Amino acid sequence: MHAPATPIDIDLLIEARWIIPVEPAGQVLEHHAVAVRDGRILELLPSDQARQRYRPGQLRTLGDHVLIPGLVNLHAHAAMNLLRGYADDLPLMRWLTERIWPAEQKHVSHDFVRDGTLLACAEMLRGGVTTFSDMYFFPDAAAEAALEAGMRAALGVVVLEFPSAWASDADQYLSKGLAVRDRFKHEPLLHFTLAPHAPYTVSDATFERIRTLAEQLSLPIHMHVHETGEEIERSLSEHGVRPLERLHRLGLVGPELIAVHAVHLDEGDVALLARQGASVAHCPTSNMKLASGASPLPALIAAGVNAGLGSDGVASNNRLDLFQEMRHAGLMAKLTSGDAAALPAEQLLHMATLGGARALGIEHETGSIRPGKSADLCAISLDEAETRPCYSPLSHLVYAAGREHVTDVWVAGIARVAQGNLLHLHNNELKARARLWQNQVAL
Ligand SMILES: CSC[C@H]1O[C@@H](n2cnc3c(O)ncnc32)[C@H](O)[C@@H]1O
Ligand SMILES: [Zn+2]
Repeated sequence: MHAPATPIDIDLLIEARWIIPVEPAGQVLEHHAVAVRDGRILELLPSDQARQRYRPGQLRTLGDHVLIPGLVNLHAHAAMNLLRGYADDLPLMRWLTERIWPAEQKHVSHDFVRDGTLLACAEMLRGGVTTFSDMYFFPDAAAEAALEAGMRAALGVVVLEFPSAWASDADQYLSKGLAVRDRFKHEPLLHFTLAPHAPYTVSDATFERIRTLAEQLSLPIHMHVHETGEEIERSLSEHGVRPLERLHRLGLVGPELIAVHAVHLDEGDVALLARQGASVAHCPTSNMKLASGASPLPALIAAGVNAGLGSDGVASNNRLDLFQEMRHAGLMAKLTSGDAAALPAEQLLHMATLGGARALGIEHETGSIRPGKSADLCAISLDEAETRPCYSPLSHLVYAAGREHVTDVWVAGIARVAQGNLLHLHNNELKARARLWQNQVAL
């Protein structure tokens, strides 16, 4: 007779009715558990074995829930939560030049970005998002907000050729942004990208500097690309080539590129992105709302391009809701391809998790439920009127459930949402500050 082995002390054991680890593909585990120690996933195993093997400091039993990796919002302008509903029903260039850029020139400051980003973190955490990739002025303020919220963030070193309250020219955008990276680079939850705004706002000379920096510092390049037909026309008339071809000639189309939107692509553009190993950040809601167009996502994926999902800012969405983005991406792909099998639920969940993490170069850290990764996790109740009966948890997760069904969220093993409530951010305080900003912006 063997004496029973002494249970191993761990910080947290999460048992769930269903677990979809995302990696390996195709798995929907039933009655399994995730063991967490020091913020990392130690093991994924059947619940009955977990109870024998581990002695958890905390036990969370999710009887009728599905546990998935925390969602990754691959493209956001978090601080724009303070401009939600400020400019609707306009196409991109009029929206930017007539409404958004003038408002940003007038109001954006360190405090605006801090308060707006905190508001966005509250919305994203409650919706199961544990990582966001941000592009905005004052990335230092966004970093402070992400740390306060306890979220993982990839902060963009933004670059444009026109002045703002954050920086006066491309040199200063780069030097100030890189100083922010130096200040925060040892924070385990913070990551960085180079974030030139778009081909139509950044010069060739600046792109060359960005390419060199991306190589030297091994940073992803996060940029709006091929968002509208107008952008393509303008590049053809000003540079004689399409934007992606121009970027390719400047050496920016490679595995480090995260091409945000990537809507107006011809076959050559798709082949280029695939050949060069670039990723795309698909933002279906923003693309529909600004009437920018529909990305040929099924063709991109068939060509082997890695894809993640982004919300864009709430001034063009108007939610930071990755459940909505999964559903819109799937419906849009089916509609535009005329193929009901285009982008099935598993592919959509992959985009909302591992695809985003891979684009950011942090798939060793997050994006799937795998031993060694950070315990970035999201639980969704499927015991709701909207989700009973349940023949397939994956189907419900993508096509029927929503962020309102998220019950628990952990980032690096720390609970940030429990029973649908934020644990560390104070909703009332965030709302009060949002009201103060509204009074200023509305003046
Ligand atoms: C340099 S900070 C980011 C900059 O981008 C603006 N913006 C927000 N959404 C979009 C979009 O869909 N396309 C292009 N630019 C966008 C935002 O307002 C900031 O000015
Ligand atoms: Zn954007």
